[in-house]
Amino acid sequence: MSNDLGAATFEPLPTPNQLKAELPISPEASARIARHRAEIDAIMQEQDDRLLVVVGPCSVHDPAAALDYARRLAPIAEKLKDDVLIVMRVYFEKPRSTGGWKGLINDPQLNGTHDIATGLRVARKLLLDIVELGLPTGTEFLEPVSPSYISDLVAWGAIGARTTESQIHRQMASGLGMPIGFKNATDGDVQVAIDGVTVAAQQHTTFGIDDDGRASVVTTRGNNAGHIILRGGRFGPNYGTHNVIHSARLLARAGLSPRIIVDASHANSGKSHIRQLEVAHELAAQIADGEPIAGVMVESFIEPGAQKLTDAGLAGLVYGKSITDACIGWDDTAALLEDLAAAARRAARLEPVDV
Ligand SMILES: O=C[C@H](O)[C@H](O)COP(=O)(O)O
Ligand SMILES: C=C(OP(=O)(O)O)C(=O)O
Repeated sequence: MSNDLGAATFEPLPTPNQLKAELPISPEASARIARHRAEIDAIMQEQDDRLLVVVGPCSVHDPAAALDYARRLAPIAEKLKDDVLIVMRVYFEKPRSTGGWKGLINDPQLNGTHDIATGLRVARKLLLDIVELGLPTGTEFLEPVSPSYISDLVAWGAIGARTTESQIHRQMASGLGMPIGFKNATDGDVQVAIDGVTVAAQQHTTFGIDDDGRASVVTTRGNNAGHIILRGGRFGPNYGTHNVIHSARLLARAGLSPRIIVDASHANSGKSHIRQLEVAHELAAQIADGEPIAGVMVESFIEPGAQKLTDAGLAGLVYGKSITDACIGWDDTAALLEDLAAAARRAARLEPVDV
């Protein structure tokens, strides 16, 4: 953006190096994240027969509630670790269909003041706290500049349905160090997600910032740990057996691992948390039958459902309830994770399905 093209103000941010010096990652946490990234990739490549489960709030709006959620999730992740690898959704950047709150990094005070410097700081601190619990974190990467501030704390990343066809986001994925899931497009097109995986595996030379915040020419390494996420589309869900097998064949035809993540939320549940829970249990049955589903995504928080953000901000909100998409509540989440673990256990005894 330049000031002759409509940008009204420019306000310098701290550099990535400054924020990382203020909130450093320990060598132990860094090693744990590297291990989690490798485990996630092994699951997607069929070298580890556990199920990946990416579960957590649609968006973080209250870091205290997100940490409360993480503290509930961590012991379950430890208990079920032989069957499922649980990654907590820690989503700070929301792509909006027609406008609205764009997430904690963009507007941490939830009131349109857009204090992005504080948003980055709060996001990094929360990721550090969650990583200290031993939980792997997952997030959607949306703004091209923000990964420089937080990506070292993230074990798994997503490119969303609205940006899966964007060259900028594919290049971004090619320069990130963790496995990245590409969602199918909002119209249901799965091939664009597969193309995203292919493009992200290539090296790119593009624009970026270095860790001292300087505008730079960046050459990426290429990310070979890409996969797709089926999230349904404008014309309906795409989590059924037929869709899974068809998508697996498209992946195999592109020379990629046929293993898929399925999102029980979004257009696979019509954004209803009640339907989402049913879809997630249906997915457990499909997994137990040996379908090539390597991962499941679930939007879950402490309280079920969603609420509207008002001018009262955080003070006017019910604790632990989503302000973006409706989430399943904690008790249903705990029971669902047990069901998914049992399904993964059964699937591990089956021969892989030939797609
Ligand atoms: O996961 C979140 C939402 O589905 C996505 O950000 C779009 O939300 P919106 O359609 O409410 O803008
Ligand atoms: C925005 C999200 O999903 P999608 O890109 O599938 O709409 C999300 O998972 O938060």
